Amino acid sequence: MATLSHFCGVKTPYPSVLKRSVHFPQLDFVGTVPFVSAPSKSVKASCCERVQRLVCKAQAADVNPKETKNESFGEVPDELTCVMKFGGSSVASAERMREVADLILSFPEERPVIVLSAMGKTTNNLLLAGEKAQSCGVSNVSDLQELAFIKELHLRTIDELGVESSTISKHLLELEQLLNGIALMKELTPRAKDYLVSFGECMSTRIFTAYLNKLGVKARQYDAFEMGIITTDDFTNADILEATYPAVAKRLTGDWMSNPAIPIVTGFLGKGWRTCAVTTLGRGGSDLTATTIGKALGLREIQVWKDVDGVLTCDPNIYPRAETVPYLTFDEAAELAYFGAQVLHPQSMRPAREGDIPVRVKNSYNPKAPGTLIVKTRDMSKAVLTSIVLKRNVTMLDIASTRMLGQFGFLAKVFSIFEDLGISVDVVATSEVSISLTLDPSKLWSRELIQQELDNVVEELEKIAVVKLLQNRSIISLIGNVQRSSLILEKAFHVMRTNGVNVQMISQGASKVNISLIVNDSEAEQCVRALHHSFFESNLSELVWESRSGNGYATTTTPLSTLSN
Ligand SMILES: Nc1ncnc2c1ncn2[C@@H]1O[C@H](COP(=O)(O)OP(=O)(O)O)[C@@H](O)[C@H]1O
Ligand SMILES: N[C@@H](CC(=O)OP(=O)(O)O)C(=O)O
Repeated sequence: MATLSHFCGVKTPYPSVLKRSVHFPQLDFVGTVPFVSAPSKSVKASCCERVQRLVCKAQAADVNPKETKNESFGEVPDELTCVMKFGGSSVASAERMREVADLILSFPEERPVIVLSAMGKTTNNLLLAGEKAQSCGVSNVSDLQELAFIKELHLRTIDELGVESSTISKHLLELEQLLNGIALMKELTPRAKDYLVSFGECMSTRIFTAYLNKLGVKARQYDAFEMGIITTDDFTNADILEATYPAVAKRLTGDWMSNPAIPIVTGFLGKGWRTCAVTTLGRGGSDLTATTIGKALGLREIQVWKDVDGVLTCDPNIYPRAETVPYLTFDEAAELAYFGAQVLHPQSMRPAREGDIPVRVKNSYNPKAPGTLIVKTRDMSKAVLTSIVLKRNVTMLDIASTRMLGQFGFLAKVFSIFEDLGISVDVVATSEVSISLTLDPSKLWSRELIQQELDNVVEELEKIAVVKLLQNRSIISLIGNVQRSSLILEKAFHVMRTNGVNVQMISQGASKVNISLIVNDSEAEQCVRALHHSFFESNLSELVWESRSGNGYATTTTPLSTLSN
């Protein structure tokens, strides 16, 4: 069981009062508190506040997880070699869990740390159940079809795997109680939302651990929020704090040394360092959990197992002829994820890059496929375009200064407005007196909030500029070798022109791996298909030659109308 010092990742300044390990479910806190004998339930309850204060005091005194340096994570056992993360689609049923267990056991020399997401569709159903509970009334919670779906899926899986139903019965009961609470309050705060969705990962990992143990393979379940994944308190989109690395390393290596068992960790979840409440890392956040653990333990490789053969040349839902990209750099993968490729969490490359740990994206439905290997550097001499990414439903702002040319400080003023309102800007193109930029509302979960935020930003900007708000735009990001940007742009614009599409803004990222084009939402998917066809299904060397001889691209460009998904 973790101690307070463990939770914080550094030595607590209160060693003399920390005597006994206890679990406070009300606080969702596991720690050591000043008891001399085992505390009764009522004592625990009455001490909740005291423990909460103790935790805060310890944190405020000399424990700032944001600044804790990850100098030494301790000696990591040689047997722990890699992290394997399995997404929701990989553990969607009993059959899938069996296949994942077989896959893990097919590498007998490896003792991986396993990170699991919730069983497929569970997170969406939990969120929907929460939304509905706000207005359905307490007496109707048990009839919510999403709750019935979740119960049925998990109980059937338990039954088919032949593990004890007690493995998750407490969680199913608490889940219904929580939904009753939401129905009573008629309110679903971001904090409650995170607690609600955490049931998905808490149950999938318990079921899978029980199954491995039943097979005779020693496995130990971990809730990420209890084993040292410490985050900001930004519910629904929390950031991992530095103190996580030593805390996770200490916990996992300590447990392994004293009693080796395969760790099975909940993806996506963390613990807010101020509130001590359960947080989530944003949708798809289990990838980030995996890379964080990989860095904490300094492992050889991080594997993320999905339902596709790796990172593809574009979203296969837009264009099924997308091909696997064999190699990517961390920068390319980060850019691709940030600009909307659902296959990787946007922040997940950061720990891997910092720890210089290769990330392999594999298909759990097709384990023999080589997948995509993501590393620090790769041979770019032949690379032109790597992948095309589409981000839909983007808002674009054209901002023109009301002052004269030569007026300094305009850009600074504009960006300070975004900073004050906490809005993140994606793509920017500027001149001295005007700026075009795109805003990404996808981090926010509530529609009203987005509109309200947009209204606020426009109101503030109109104090210094003429503002045009353009909605329903898409960003098409061309991820690749920007050393060859002229070739990429020439070809991309030729595709656009041939197909009568007007590019409304263009930006080349400072990262030097990304060129972004802004088009109307309604034209975007067709553009991706035409670009894919042009870049990946025709001969680029022929293109370069033709370009040099000034012949244009008539032979390599396909009109949108002839391509469909
Ligand atoms: N460029 C891309 N490469 C691969 N998959 C992509 C790409 N863009 C979008 N996707 C989608 O991402 C999905 C995999 O990501 P995700 O659903 O988060 O996996 P998991 O839940 O298994 O971790 C694929 O099924 C695919 O539909
Ligand atoms: N279950 C969470 C976290 C996650 O990472 O899921 P997946 O690995 O299935 O994308 C989600 O659906 O967002």
